[in-house]
Amino acid sequence: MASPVQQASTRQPGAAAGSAPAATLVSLGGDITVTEVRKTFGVTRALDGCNFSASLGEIHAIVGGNGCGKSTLAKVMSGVLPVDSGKVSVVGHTPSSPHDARHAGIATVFQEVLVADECSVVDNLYLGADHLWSKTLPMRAKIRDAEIMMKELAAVDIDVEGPVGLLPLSIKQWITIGRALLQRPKVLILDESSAALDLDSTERLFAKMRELRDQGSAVLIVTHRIAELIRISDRATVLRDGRDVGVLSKGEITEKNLLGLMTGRSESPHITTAVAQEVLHHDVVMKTGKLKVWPESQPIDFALHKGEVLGIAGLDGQGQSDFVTVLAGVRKAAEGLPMVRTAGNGFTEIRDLLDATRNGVSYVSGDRKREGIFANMSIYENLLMPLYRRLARGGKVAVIDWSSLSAIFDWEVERLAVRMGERSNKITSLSGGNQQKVLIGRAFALNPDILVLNDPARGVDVGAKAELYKHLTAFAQRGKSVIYLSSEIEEFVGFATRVVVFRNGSIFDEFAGDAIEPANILEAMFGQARGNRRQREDRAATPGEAPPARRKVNGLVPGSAGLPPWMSRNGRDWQGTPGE
Ligand SMILES: Nc1ncnc2c1ncn2[C@@H]1O[C@H](COP(=O)(O)OP(=O)(O)OP(=O)(O)O)[C@@H](O)[C@H]1O
Repeated sequence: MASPVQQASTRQPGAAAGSAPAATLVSLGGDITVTEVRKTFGVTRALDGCNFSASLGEIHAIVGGNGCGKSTLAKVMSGVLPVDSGKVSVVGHTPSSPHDARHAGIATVFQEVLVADECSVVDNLYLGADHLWSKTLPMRAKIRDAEIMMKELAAVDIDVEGPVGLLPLSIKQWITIGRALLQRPKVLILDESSAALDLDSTERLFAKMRELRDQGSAVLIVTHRIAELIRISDRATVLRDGRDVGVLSKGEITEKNLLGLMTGRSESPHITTAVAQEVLHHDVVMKTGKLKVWPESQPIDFALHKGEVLGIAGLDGQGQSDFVTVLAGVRKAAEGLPMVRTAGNGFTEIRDLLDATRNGVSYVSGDRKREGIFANMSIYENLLMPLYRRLARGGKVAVIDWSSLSAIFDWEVERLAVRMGERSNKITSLSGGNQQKVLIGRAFALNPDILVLNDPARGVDVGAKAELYKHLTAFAQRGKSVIYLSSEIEEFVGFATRVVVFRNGSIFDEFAGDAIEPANILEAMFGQARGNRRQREDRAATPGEAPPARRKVNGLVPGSAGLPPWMSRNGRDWQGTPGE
């Protein structure tokens, strides 16, 4: 039988009419092989004769559009899902359960951030490891190791004996990664594990991945962050519709080749489809006056204009996520309330989520598990839930126009290209990226005036992201406004009309027009100012030095304030290849 790599070559570009660009195959040994695997869920063929081959000592990316089968592949290699047919061999084992996989030296970090909120950090780190070496490890040693691990990964001091529940999503993500690393795996599988991490954190994760690879382990990554995977991967396997369609070696891993294989089209799709528009309106639609996100942070005077796409950036834990949740009425600020323009042209305060939705503000969370999906409900109910509620209020259930709701559902699902089976299936039957699209569709369906999106593109594939930017740009052009927080600063370029950068719980700098460049934003994130508004009282006196007033949550102190070692002082070559 042909090896999986050779089989992949039969689906290579050039073999099929009009398919993707050429890629030379490299044939490394197959320490991990998946051969002709099929896995179905009802009528959905998640894996449809999929082949995959990777070796110890390499970082291998698994790439493809939302719903193409990447997580299912990760799960069959981790013993989470049995295959319908075909063969899985991971370092000589065919794992039959996650427990079995752990014993074979396979550690997996799944897409959903799986932590027990009520348990401590240390308990979460050692969760499920009790049959391994850790069984005999005294608690004191576990705490010490947990402190070292979390300090190294998250670059913050964390009270590892405190509960996980209140920690930010990024720290929870680190806990899941730390849990896998503590197993010293032979094979580490990371399924969208950098999705909740900012740029600085991603570099630390990359350093860990390289360390593991250099020690002889295999690191398999699933990610939609194309720029990142180009830098980190030694090889990449591309999936489409549950099948492997090509393997790229290091030099061939380019955006063009990846997109060509992902879409099956020879010409590279035009990704930056949104063009940032000049804001023509000067009407303020939302504002804050002397609002303090945290008790000790500087007050924020902020105004959002009609027609704006406002980007919000910052390193993890600098208050930007707290700020957008305050604007959306999801949480309260330490001092002050946001105000939103009313139909009568006055302003009203947003005290809670109800105030926000009543006054035309819709919110999309990037933490879909905690703040987004209703796991026991259908895809249909999840998308239309807020409308449902709105229309049912006042006992008027009988007059709901169900057919118009259905039309809204169809419209959103089609334009966001949600890959799904029956609309009555549970939302959890969708792939992660498709669940996220449903949440975005839900926010649009409310027909808001202001959309507040908190890292909405987490887990969304590159084509769908481009579509999202287009929809949001069109939305703003209709005189609406968008607030878009992203942990991926490349997202703002060509899309946002203005970007504000947070540090220490307050707006540190701001950029508009041509100044919206990754290097500028990055410098501001690390405490150097380059933006339009250069003189701010709350800025650190010396560039690169930590500003005063650092914040602690559960003993957590925001991380390094200086520029990362891989970024040049002029901030121009930050896209280089750190640590290579
Ligand atoms: N438990 C399940 N029940 C029903 N369908 C499922 C289940 N798990 C996955 N699927 C379906 O299988 C297909 C592949 O899903 P998978 O999660 O592997 O995709 P993915 O490539 O990881 O997508 P994403 O990039 O969005 O995470 C999708 O159509 C998904 O809806």
